[in-house]
Amino acid sequence: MTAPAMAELRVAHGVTGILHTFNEAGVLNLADVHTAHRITRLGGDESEPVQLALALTVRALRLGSVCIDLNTVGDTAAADGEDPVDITALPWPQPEQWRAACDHSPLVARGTDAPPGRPLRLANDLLYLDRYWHEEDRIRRELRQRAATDPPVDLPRLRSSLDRLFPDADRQRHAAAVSALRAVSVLAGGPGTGKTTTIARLLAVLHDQPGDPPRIALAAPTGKAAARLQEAVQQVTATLTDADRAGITDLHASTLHRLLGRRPGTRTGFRHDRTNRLPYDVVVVDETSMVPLTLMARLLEAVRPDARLILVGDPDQLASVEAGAVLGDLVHAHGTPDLRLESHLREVGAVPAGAEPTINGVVVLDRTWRFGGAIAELARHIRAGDADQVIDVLRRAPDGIEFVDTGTLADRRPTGLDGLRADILSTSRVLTDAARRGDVDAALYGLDTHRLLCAHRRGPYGVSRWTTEIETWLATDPRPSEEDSEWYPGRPLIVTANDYDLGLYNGDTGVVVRDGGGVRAAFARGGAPVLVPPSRLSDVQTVYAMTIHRGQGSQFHRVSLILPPAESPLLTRELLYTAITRARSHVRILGTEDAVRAAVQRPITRASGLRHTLTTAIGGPA
Ligand SMILES: Nc1ncnc2c1ncn2[C@@H]1O[C@H](COP(=O)(O)OP(=O)(O)OP(=O)(O)O)[C@@H](O)[C@H]1O
Repeated sequence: MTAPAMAELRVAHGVTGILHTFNEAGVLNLADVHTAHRITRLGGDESEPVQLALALTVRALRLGSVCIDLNTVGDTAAADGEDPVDITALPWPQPEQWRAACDHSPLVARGTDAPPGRPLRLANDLLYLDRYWHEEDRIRRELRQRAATDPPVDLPRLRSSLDRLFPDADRQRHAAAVSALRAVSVLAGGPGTGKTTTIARLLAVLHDQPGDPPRIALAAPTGKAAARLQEAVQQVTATLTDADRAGITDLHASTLHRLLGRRPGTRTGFRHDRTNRLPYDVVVVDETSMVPLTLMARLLEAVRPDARLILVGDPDQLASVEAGAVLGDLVHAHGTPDLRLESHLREVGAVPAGAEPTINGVVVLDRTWRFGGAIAELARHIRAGDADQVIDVLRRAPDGIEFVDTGTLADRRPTGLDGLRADILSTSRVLTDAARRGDVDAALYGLDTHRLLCAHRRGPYGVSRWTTEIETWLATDPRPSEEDSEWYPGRPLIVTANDYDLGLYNGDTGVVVRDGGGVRAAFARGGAPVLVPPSRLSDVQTVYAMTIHRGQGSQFHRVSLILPPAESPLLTRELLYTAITRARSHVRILGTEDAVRAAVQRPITRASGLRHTLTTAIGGPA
């Protein structure tokens, strides 16, 4: 299709006025425009400011925000698709008049106490689709209730198990104690800061409390992340004494959807809800940054009010694809110290020297134990938004970091790709050799040797172009080729849609391996890998390159990263941070200094009311 024809498709027919203007400029898409057009017509208020407010609220959800702030949306609306859009020339309503128009509209419920029934709600100066305001409110109420009741704890026993399992009075001990003492706690930290180690030992601590052994659930938003969590927890528990290990050896992790029991057609879409709570006493959720608002609401409803919920994750990573950034909101919310908690922490010797009081049950681990120092250093400078320091590290190129200043990768024959090509070819050889031998473990290990990550899906910097490029490299690799079939041993796969029957989830990766006379597709799981006949796989693609979003929840030994130009709206601090922290030992950035600087200097702001209203919800008794 030609470019003008594509553009035609993006413009809604029969829609005029301000919606048309914003649609034509590329700020609103067809769905935003049609939804706003239809609802305002049905609701009896087709005034342009209200139409635009509704369309932008729908758009905000599509881009990850839960609501919009009419005062700032004109400045923050730019970050959208892969192409830059100049929004400054658009006819933005004047904020006060805009707000007044919304305030008087029959489509808008005003304030937090107005009954439901209108499509929009203006609460605390933020405009929501009413349904999302209720989701946010449910989270607030659940957190408030849980903050009001502490789980029963035998403090002397807690102290002695902390002494044994966390002998140093450091952050990890502090985090474990907070999670033991509160119904909801947050364990935040970057990769390799010891979150899983802390969780595994904490489970032994909880197991050591008097009474029946706790029923424990481990979960994560994706299958891959759940598999990693299970494996990591099992590795740590294997290092504990027999007594501490007893009762926590056979833990399995599942996806959050599986934990809640997917049940389409019911009110919440899940088997477990307010009326049928999960049976667990302790629920640990890893990679919480990827949990969207609606799923968090479902989780909080389903966890028993007297259970412990421990949310683990890295708030500096990209947030969920769907709307909401609950982990970030929790970590950054203000609050007042909980004096009872502080006194209990002192009693069990879990206040690190110089530590600030705990706010909202959040503990941030900041010491990196695993990484080669250079990746951790780079991640720290990105997080701090210090572009000069980031460039300095890239130019120094310490062990583990490589920066290929590519000029433009849009060229038909870009230079500087030798290292990338060598990594691709050697990974493919390792994978193919293992797969041909039928060595599933080695093939799955090889799958994570190297991955190319892109910010874009399409275009010169996108996954599709680079996949084609890589296929050309592999086709000319002198390695003797074997089967030409679609399911050749060594073919790396990514699942592109959930398959609940097979237990495979969107984003899971696997590899085709020889199995007797035929082949199977192998996917890593915490315990034994899942082996599936290829004929049963309907939604898979070959994966040499993937978007950074898809790489979330995974780590690779080596990562190469294709950066788009500085003007790309997708290029953000969280994107760069997430990409480089996918690497365990080596990261190669292909792009320009301008692109790196642009990313570091552009943090994502997701509009949400939680951050500012959690304070009163979960600050605990002061
Ligand atoms: N207190 C500690 N003392 C020594 N080594 C530690 C300590 N805590 C963690 N480690 C080591 O650091 C490494 C990373 O720990 P862990 O896997 O728990 O981190 P993580 O934050 O869960 O990482 P990721 O987010 O990447 O899964 C592991 O090899 C672990 O053994």
